[in-house]
Amino acid sequence: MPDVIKVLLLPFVFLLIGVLASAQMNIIPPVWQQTLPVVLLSTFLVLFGLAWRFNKGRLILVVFALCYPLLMVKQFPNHSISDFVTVSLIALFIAGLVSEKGFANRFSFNRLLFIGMLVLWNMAEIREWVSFDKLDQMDVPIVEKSIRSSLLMVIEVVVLGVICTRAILQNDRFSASVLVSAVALIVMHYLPLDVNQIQLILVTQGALWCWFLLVESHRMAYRDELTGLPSRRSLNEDFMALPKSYAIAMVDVDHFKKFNDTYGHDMGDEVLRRVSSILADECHYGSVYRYGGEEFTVLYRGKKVEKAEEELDHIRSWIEDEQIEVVHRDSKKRVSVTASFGLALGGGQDEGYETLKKADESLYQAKKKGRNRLVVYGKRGKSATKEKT
Ligand SMILES: Nc1nc2c(ncn2[C@@H]2O[C@H](COP(=O)(O)OP(=O)(O)OP(=O)(O)O)[C@@H](O)[C@H]2O)c(=O)[nH]1
Repeated sequence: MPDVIKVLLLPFVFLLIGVLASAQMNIIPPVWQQTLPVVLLSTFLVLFGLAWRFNKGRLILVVFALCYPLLMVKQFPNHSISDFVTVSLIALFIAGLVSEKGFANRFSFNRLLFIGMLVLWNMAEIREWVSFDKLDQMDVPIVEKSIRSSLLMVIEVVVLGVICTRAILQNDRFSASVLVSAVALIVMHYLPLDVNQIQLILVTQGALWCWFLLVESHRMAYRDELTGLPSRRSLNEDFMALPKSYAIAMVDVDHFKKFNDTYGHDMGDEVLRRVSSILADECHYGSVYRYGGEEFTVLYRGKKVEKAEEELDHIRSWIEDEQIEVVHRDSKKRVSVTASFGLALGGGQDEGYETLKKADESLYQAKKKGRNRLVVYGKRGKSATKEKT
């Protein structure tokens, strides 16, 4: 399944549940319907609390965007939700475009200030301090809507188009969830929904964003930021449930300090990304983790252990053949790096950490013997035995 579908699927499921449930509002018992405001308030309080705890300032804009139309409709019952949706869409638009800068700081303050100005403008319209009667009376010929309605439609199309393009290009959960929330607002705008139905859709939107934060925090805890690989914490947890037979490989980029010193830390980071993507793409039998620094770990479980040696040596030659373009003393050139591998078989009385230590010893042997090679540690404490170049 393409990645973009993967990140969009679940947010759209949340939306679908919200819309379908609100369409079936009549079969929801009235007692349950009466609890909707409390459920909605609790969902958004939890969301706000999580956003604060995880330092996600963009979520303030999202919370505002989702709550604003409902709060205003309750405040001004003579107005329809469409009078308030534009402000929400612009808030979501900003949330989708700006980068994350944290929760309580001048960036959040500036963004909220801008939204505050939009709200003031919206209020000025609602209270008729400013009047657009002329724009309301003049029709745009083809669409047969007033200039003002047509302008609102243009804003919606632009906002949705930009957010949608960004969700596809960025391919991340945040953009996908912003897109789905924007669609939810447009659904609220065009469908004749009562307050209860709107509340139900908003509850599912609040749940969507809580889910987003939980998945994000899990990713932050268990994924390495630079390479996207599972982190050492993930490896430690996998050590808790090792099968009877397993193997662990330690992989270390050779002379990496020298590479960093010669071509710079950014190029060093690029090397780590390349090596990790080769490991992730070419390792079909094992699970790859970033252990830390320029070290990676591969864990083979069960029968897959038999494939470890052959596969690791294949990966070693892939890394060796990979060409990386670097800029050095104002000229571009292509360079390559190598990596050393230490492999140890686990099982029996050994804990994962003991096997890892053996793999590390083999790695040390591989370094000592000239690097760019795989050394396999014999089972049950034999010294390093097998070497491949
Ligand atoms: N660019 C970059 N460098 C890192 C990162 N993590 C660790 N390093 C660097 O990796 C280097 C590791 O150096 P050493 O442990 O001396 O190993 P080495 O130079 O690869 O030498 P051998 O392992 O003996 O081949 C250090 O200079 C660290 O600063 C990172 O995330 N990015």
